[in-house]
Amino acid sequence: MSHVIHVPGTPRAVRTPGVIATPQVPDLPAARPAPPAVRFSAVHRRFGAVHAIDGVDLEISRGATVALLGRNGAGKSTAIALLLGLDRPDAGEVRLFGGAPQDAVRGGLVGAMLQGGTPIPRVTVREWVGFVAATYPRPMSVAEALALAGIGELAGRRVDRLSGGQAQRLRFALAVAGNPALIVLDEPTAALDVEARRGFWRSMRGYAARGNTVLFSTHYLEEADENADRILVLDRGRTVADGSGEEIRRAVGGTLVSFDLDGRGSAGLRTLPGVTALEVRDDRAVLRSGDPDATVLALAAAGRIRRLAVTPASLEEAFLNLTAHPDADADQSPSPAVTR
Ligand SMILES: Nc1ncnc2c1ncn2[C@@H]1O[C@H](COP(=O)(O)OP(=O)(O)OP(=O)(O)O)[C@@H](O)[C@H]1O
Repeated sequence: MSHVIHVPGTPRAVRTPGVIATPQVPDLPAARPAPPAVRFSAVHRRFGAVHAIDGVDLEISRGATVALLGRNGAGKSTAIALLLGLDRPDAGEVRLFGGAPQDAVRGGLVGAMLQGGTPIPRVTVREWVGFVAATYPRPMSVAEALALAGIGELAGRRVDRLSGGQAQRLRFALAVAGNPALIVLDEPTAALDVEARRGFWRSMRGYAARGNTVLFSTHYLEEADENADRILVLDRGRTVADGSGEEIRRAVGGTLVSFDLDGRGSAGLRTLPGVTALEVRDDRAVLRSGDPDATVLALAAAGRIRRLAVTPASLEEAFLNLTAHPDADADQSPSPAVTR
């Protein structure tokens, strides 16, 4: 099937019972830190006039769970194809675990769940997962992969008799069956209902909790926020934000300072320190502020603190700020970047 990356593994080590080899430890130079799971260095990929990936530099450390967020056409699938070695950059370099993506895939370090794919009829879930696992050098057991995906009870079911949610869980089981150190999931919850999504993310977190690296793309901001410890926002092939959901919200969406007006009106609030926008809802003012400490101090000095609440703007507001293009035909100058 097309949506799971699996490669013939190297032969498993043959062990001779009763013989314990003493490893010869060569004199090695001082240990260097292990290379990151993923590194993009000045990567470009063009399709005709479209600059799908426009100079992306990025590093993902081992064990991180990273969400790739962007509008349609932002470059997410292209980035994933480059990362998996399915496509090559026009300029720049992509490395997985310090080597070429193809080598990492061949070495069984990478599992992927891409979009689409049609199940082979008449094969059972157990058979298919077993088949894929056997192509990796260090697979987990079929039972373990099914348990991790939450489909242990479906082991004997034909793969063409699964519901949409079950089929997606099977794809996840196939992606992890080889016990790869990195899994790449391209919009893994598209078309799943709320309950199926929740189950899916439980499985993903179980896999990440073993110290593995996870990269997933999504259109759902809440999913990125809830399930990733880092969010990369791509826009027109460029990284325009890189941080935790909280960091991105604060840096781009600002902070909302709200309080009751108590009938005193909103005159003068718009010009308080840090305030960039003012909205009045019923008898309550909501100030958007780039410097909430200064805004709150000014409110206190004016004796305006009534049921005060200070909350970060939503990730959605931050995302819209980052990827808004008032004039889509204008030059491709980047939005203000948020980087760690
Ligand atoms: N093989 C290709 N030939 C021509 N243009 C392409 C090709 N692949 C991608 N593109 C273009 O590159 C840009 C980035 O596409 P990509 O599929 O990477 O975006 P995306 O963020 O994954 O979008 P979506 O969320 O819709 O899946 C788009 O303008 C797309 O039309």
